[in-house]
Amino acid sequence: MLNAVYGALFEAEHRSTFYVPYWKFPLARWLVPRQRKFHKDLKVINDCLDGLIRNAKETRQETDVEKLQQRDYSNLKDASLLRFLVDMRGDDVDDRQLRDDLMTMLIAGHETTAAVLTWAVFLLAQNPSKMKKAQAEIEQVLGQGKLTFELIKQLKYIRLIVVESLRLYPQPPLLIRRSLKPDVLPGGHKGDKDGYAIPSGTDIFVSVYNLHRSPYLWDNPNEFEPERFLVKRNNEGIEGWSGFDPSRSPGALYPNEIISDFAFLPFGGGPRKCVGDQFALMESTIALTLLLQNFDVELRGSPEEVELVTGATIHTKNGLWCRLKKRSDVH
Ligand code: HEM
Repeated sequence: MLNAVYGALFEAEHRSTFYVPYWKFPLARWLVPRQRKFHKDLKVINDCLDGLIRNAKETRQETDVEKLQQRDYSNLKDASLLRFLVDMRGDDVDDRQLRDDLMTMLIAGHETTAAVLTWAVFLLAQNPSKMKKAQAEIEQVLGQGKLTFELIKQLKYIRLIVVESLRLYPQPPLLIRRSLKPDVLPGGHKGDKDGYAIPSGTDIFVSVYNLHRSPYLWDNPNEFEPERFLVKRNNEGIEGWSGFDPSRSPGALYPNEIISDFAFLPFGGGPRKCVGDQFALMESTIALTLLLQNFDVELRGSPEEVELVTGATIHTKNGLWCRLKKRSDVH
């Protein structure tokens, strides 16, 4: 299943960067090997999701949203999102719609978060002092206890590690837009004073990876420095950028595009911004906290051996092989 999801992601990237949409030709799905593989992958994903939907529908307990929100999810055998959707929507939603929603969650929500955690571990393993600092915070806030929302608010350093990992390895590394009408993009710093004319129908790739590592916007851009997000940074002659200022979004648990005036865009911005951003950040914070609470992590090889590949997200070529040591001093 996971291989099929990766296959679908690779195909999404291929289609967004290829010049001619040859896959639209009727015979392409049978004649072109990579299209044959894509349709095979899609079938694996669809079959799996259809099975889950069938199962959830057979055990449906239809109710209204209010009652669903009051359910005791900690004692529910199946507390999945699918269970929620099926019980809430009853018969008014067809299987295709449910499958599409699940596919969105799987592609948009699963691989992205998994990649963030992978790179957070990769970065921490190379910075043992920062791993120790994170573990000290966990011990102080949590000890051996369980995480609650109130405690997440106190895990300041862990939250910064998550966003710093997203800065260095944004998922996806590119945002894609297509202009619906002719427009002129601003020239920006050191760009053309007259801006850039964009004909209608142009595909535009915004390289979030480059933006997040731009020396104009970040000090030591390639270094892993979670603390950087605490420091205000003024616009030092960077035309059109009003700097980094945490006070712009008071109460935000995580730095965002408003605080950074769009220099930090891990979830996009504007009307098409990620709908799962807060959920994903919280989920990543919890997963990382539990890992560091229980284990010390070391890379098994050298960092250089961990090769990057992209397929909508940035992931490792052959996995991230680590040595985990149970933290017996804590437990
Ligand atoms: C760390 C994890 C995640 C990252 C880095 C991430 C990042 C993004 C980005 C960059 C976009 C595109 C924004 C654009 O094109 O401007 C996006 C869109 C989206 N994301 Fe996420 N995402 C994450 C987790 C999730 C989760 C957990 C969900 C669902 C629960 C989710 C659901 C969506 C959806 C539905 C869209 C499309 C929104 C639209 O086009 O209107 N994402 N995400």
